[in-house]
Amino acid sequence: MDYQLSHEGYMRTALELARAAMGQTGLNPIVGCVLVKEGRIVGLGSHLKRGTAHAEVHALRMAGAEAEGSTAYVTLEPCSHYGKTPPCADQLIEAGVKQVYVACEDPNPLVAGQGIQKLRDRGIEVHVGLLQNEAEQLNEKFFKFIRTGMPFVTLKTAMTLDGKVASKQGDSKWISNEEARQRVHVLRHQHQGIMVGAATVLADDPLLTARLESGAVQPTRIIVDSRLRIPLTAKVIQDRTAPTVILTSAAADAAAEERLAACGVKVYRCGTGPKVDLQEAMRKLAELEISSVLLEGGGTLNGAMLEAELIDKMVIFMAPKIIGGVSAPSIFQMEGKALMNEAYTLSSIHYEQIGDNICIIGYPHYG
Ligand SMILES: Nc1c(/N=C/[C@@H](O)[C@H](O)[C@H](O)COP(=O)(O)O)[nH]c(=O)[nH]c1=O
Ligand SMILES: [Zn+2]
Repeated sequence: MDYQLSHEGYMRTALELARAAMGQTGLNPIVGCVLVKEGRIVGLGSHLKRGTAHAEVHALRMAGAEAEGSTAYVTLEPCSHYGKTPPCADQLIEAGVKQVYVACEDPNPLVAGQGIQKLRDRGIEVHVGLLQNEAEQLNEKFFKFIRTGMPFVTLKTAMTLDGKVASKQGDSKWISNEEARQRVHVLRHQHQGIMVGAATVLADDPLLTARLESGAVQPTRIIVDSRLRIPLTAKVIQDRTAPTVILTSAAADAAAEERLAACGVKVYRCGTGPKVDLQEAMRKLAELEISSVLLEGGGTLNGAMLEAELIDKMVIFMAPKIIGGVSAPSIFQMEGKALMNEAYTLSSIHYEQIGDNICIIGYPHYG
């Protein structure tokens, strides 16, 4: 299909530039920018890493003098405050940009609308809302984090048709197919943290790294372990490819904490125990500047996170297998509801077939 030479077409390119950097900007949003002058693209930019140039700056550098009189397409409102780099709004003004299309306003209440106002005060025509839904969806993690101060939690799980995440003997290799498992590594790259419960470490001894042939940004491994049960021989302790953090409770044994700390693992106590206080745990992760977490189970932690209403999004891979077993663990090992009309529901459901697996994506409702 021919390239769409239109305002929307250029904004789509900016969105794709932003999307390409998902997972490498840390706390920062992903942002794309396209500069166009008399029907010719003169500058392209994407924010690539926290603390480095913003998308608009990359595009302006590429455009040079051609930025004068150009139109800018930016997926997020240009910043107007001095962060680690000078404000983009000022740089767009200095470069003589004639008009700006902004897909969505900055969700940070402290700065929302200020960048747009600064541009308008200098006579620049600003259009807000072009492909707004796509732009907000793209930065759903950043938007949630900046509005609530809590990490965006995506639950990823693989289940058999009868809803099991392992056999009654605890075996789970494998449920989802190779292609679906590859997707999981992309999801890991796209989140700053990957979190599992101690039971998963004891059962699977997972590595919890993002492994893609073309390379990947490694998330911090987060183990929820109320009694510091995991052995020092666990891969997540011995492997140094990525940092490992353990969230435990005040009830945990101090000597066990010292042994783990001696292996370079950071241990944080969240709550007075016996269970880890998951609200406090998420606040601690936010303090550690982890703004998005991929929750990979097992069933007990998934259930506790759902009952604590801390899961923002679910990505469920369903395989055409039936394993049975009354004691085989399901995705959510929790007390559960008595009546079907009390069930948790998901909205904005969409699904994709991946070989013989189906990936269901949705957003749980609470309250
Ligand atoms: N059993 C399955 C999964 N299992 C998920 C977790 O239980 C595993 O311990 C974890 O993904 C292993 O991580 P690794 O060592 O870094 O490869 N997850 C999936 O998507 N499909 C499965 O069929
Ligand atoms: Zn900026």
